[in-house]
Amino acid sequence: MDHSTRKQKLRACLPTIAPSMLKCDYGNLQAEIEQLTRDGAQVLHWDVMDGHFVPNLSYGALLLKSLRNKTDLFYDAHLMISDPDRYLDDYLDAGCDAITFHIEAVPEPTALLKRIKDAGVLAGLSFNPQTPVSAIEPFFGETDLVLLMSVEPGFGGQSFIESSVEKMQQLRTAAGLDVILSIDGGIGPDTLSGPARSGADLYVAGSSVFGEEDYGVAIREMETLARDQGPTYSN
Ligand SMILES: O=C(CO)[C@H](O)[C@H](O)COP(=O)(O)O
Ligand SMILES: [Co+2]
Repeated sequence: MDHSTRKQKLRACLPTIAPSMLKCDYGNLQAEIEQLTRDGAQVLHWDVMDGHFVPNLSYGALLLKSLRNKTDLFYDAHLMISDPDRYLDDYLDAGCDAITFHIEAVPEPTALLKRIKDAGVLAGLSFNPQTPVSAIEPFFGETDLVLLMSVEPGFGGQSFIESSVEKMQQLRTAAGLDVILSIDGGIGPDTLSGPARSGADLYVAGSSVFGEEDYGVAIREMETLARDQGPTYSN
């Protein structure tokens, strides 16, 4: 799939809830993905942690690759690693549709964003709660998506940082409508409305999906809130 087809595919899903696979049952990964598919998820958010950029380890490209032929869902890789340039080829080879890395890890991201896009994959830039919007603003023209962290990266199940609502508003104003805006961390039915009203497009949700008995009910409830309170789309 080429870059513009991938972008169309993601845009057609918006607004969307992307389950964070950090919080799934690792002993039943294929079953979890099949369940999410039946429950209407369209994007899988893969949190890759190296125990260095963040104080936690999760999984890597081999695991993503081994599940790639089991699903057609959009693969959204969130690389919380110190040296994404070194490992990029592994994530391209794993079949990711979007690859997001952190500005704190790569302060000069232009070349890496280009490598990702040249491979036909969507290029994303993420930033931590303490990093201002101004730090990523120079790169909006080079990114397909921007991921705003609404918790400190590294762990699921943390509380949403309320100042992220105002930050999302600043981000939307600065980025315009061309960049897809994601929010990640502490998102659930009680916290989603603020970022929705500020202009978020894609909502990563770990605990608020996998902590519920029925993933589909959780996803649909949040998607309804996002559609009612967030941006309108022509799709
Ligand atoms: O990037 C992440 C953590 O660094 C996760 O995507 C995020 O925290 C999801 O989990 P939850 O919805 O439980 O906060
Ligand atoms: Co994430």
